[in-house]
Amino acid sequence: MTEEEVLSEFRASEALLEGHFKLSSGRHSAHYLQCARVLMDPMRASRLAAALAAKLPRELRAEIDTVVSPAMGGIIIGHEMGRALGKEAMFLERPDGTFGFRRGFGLKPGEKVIVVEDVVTTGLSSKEAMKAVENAGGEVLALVSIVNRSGGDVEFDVPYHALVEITFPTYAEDEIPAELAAVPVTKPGSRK
Ligand SMILES: O=P(O)(O)OC[C@H]1O[C@H](OP(=O)(O)OP(=O)(O)O)[C@H](O)[C@@H]1O
Ligand SMILES: O=C(O)c1cc(=O)[nH]c(=O)[nH]1
Ligand SMILES: [Mg+2]
Repeated sequence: MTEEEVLSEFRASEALLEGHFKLSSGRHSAHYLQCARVLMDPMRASRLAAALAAKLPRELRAEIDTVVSPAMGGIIIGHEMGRALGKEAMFLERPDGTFGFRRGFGLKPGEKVIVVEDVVTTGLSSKEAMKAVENAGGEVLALVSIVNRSGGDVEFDVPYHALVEITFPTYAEDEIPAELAAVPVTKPGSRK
């Protein structure tokens, strides 16, 4: 799938939003990629996951035991990646603010995991999820996401693969442009 084909999936599902958004990191943006809308069509979700799985190096695919994704945004794409890779998929939750396994999910010591996200902006959530996998005894082989909107500003300790790179400006609380500040803000994600 080319980047243009991925973007047309976002346009077709009205997932490229414009307005004033407070992101998970606390930064602000005039653009938001609402992956939940892209993934609401199961066939589209499975197409995107198959394309993402096909982008992973063969050696990496051969090593993966399990797919782990951080709730909420990672759950559907994580499940679809599990289907595409023929592996089980689990998710991490943070009802108390810190990611961990619940619902009987857990890892065997040294279990080899790929962490699957919907979007990476600052990489904070992905790093927290990878830490949770390590705390549970797993080994993180790679991070994978549908969208990389980090603009290349983030570094991870493991290889990172994204289906598409889309860079939109983000602003700290004290640097929001006046035109953006004038638009009522919404916070679409679930981080408290
Ligand atoms: O790279 P980052 O700066 O961490 O931003 C990306 C994260 O933000 C969103 O999650 P969010 O915390 O909004 O919660 P959700 O997944 O429950 O929607 C998205 O699903 C990623 O997890
Ligand atoms: O950084 C985020 O919180 C974020 C950005 C984005 O475009 N989409 C999303 O789901 N989360
Ligand atoms: Mg998330």
